[in-house]
Amino acid sequence: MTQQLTLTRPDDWHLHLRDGLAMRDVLQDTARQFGRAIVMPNLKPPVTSVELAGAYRERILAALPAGSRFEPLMVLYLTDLTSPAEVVKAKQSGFVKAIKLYPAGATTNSDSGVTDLLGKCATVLAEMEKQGLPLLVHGEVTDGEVDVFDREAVFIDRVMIPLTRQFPGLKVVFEHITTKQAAQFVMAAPDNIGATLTPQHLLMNRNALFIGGVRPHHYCLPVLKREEHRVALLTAATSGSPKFFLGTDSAPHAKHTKEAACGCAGIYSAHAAIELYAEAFESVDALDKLEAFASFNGADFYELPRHTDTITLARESWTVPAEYQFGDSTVVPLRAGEIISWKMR
Ligand SMILES: NC(=O)N[C@@H](CC(=O)O)C(=O)O
Ligand SMILES: [Zn+2]
Ligand SMILES: [Zn+2]
Repeated sequence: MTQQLTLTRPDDWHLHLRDGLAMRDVLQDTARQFGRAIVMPNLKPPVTSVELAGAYRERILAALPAGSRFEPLMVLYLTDLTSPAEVVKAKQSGFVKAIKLYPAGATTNSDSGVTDLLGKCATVLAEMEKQGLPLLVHGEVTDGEVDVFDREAVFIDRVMIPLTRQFPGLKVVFEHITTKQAAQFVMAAPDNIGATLTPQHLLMNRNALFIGGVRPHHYCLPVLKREEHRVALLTAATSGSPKFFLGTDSAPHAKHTKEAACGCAGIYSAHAAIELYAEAFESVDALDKLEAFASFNGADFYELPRHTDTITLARESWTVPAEYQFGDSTVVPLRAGEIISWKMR
C-alpha cells in the first residue's frame, strides 16, 4: 500500500473565496495546498468588470499569509450587459483568466446572471473566442418545469451543444460536472472543451443527502446525483484524459444559513481538498492518475506553466473538526467529525 504520495503542486480551478473577514481564514486552507486558484466572481455585488476583479485580487493578495506564493486567477461574472470591450480589457489585464456564465437563478448569487446566452451574449462570446479567453459554465437550466436532477443533462442539449457549434473555437470549461451525460459530452468534444470535478461528486451520491435525515451540509448545486453518475465521473477523472481537472467548488456558507428552513447550496472542502481527491482516486486504485488531474491538466488547458515544486501526502488518519471559525462565521466542513485517511505534510 502506498504510504506517501508526492505530487507536483496542484491548482484549484474552481474556488469560492468569498470576501471580507472570512476570506482571510478561508484563504489559508487553499494557499497551503494549491499554487493557484480560479476565483469565482459570485460576490454580492458580483465581479462584473476588470476594475472590480483587480480590486478583489488586491484584497486577496493582502489577506495572504506572509511569504505565500499563492496566485489568485480572476474571473469576470458574465451578465446580459457585459461588452466585447470588457473582454478585450480582461485579456489585456493579464490577471483575468476567464469569464463565468451563471444562468440567472441557477445557484448562489446568480440573480444578475445571464437570461439568454446565445441571444444576449453572442458578440461577447465571439470576442472571447477571438481573444482565447475561456468561458466557465455553471451548466444547469433554470426552467422550473425541469426536474432538479435533470437540469444539467437538459443544459447540454439546450445550451452546450448550440454554444459549441456556434463558437467552435471558444474554450469552455463545464464546471463541477455531476452526470454521466456531462462526462460523455466532454469526453467526445474537441480539446477546447474541458471540465472540473469536485471531491463531493466523486465521493458521494444523492443518498448522502438523506442518510438518517436531511443533511444540509451535503447540499450543493448541481445537486448530488445517482450512484451511476458518480461512477461515471470517477471513471472520467481517473481516465487519464487531459480534459478533466481538479476544481473543488469549495463554497463556505455560515452554519446557520445551511441549517435553516431554506438552506444555502455549497460545500466547504478546502480544509482537506487534495486528501479527499486522493481518497476518491485510491478507491478505484488510480492514485497514479491523481497528479495529472490535480497538477497538469488544468494548467495545460489554461496555457499556464505547471508548478515546479511539490506537495507530499502521507497515509495518516485524522479527524476533521466539527466546525471552523472563519472571521465571524462558523462553517461546517465536508466530513465534519469524520476520519480522512490522507494528510498533507
Ligand atoms: N456550488 C454551490 O452549491 N454553491 C456555490 C455556487 C456554485 O458554484 O454554483 C456558492 O457560491 O455557494
Ligand atoms: Zn456553480
Ligand atoms: Zn462554484
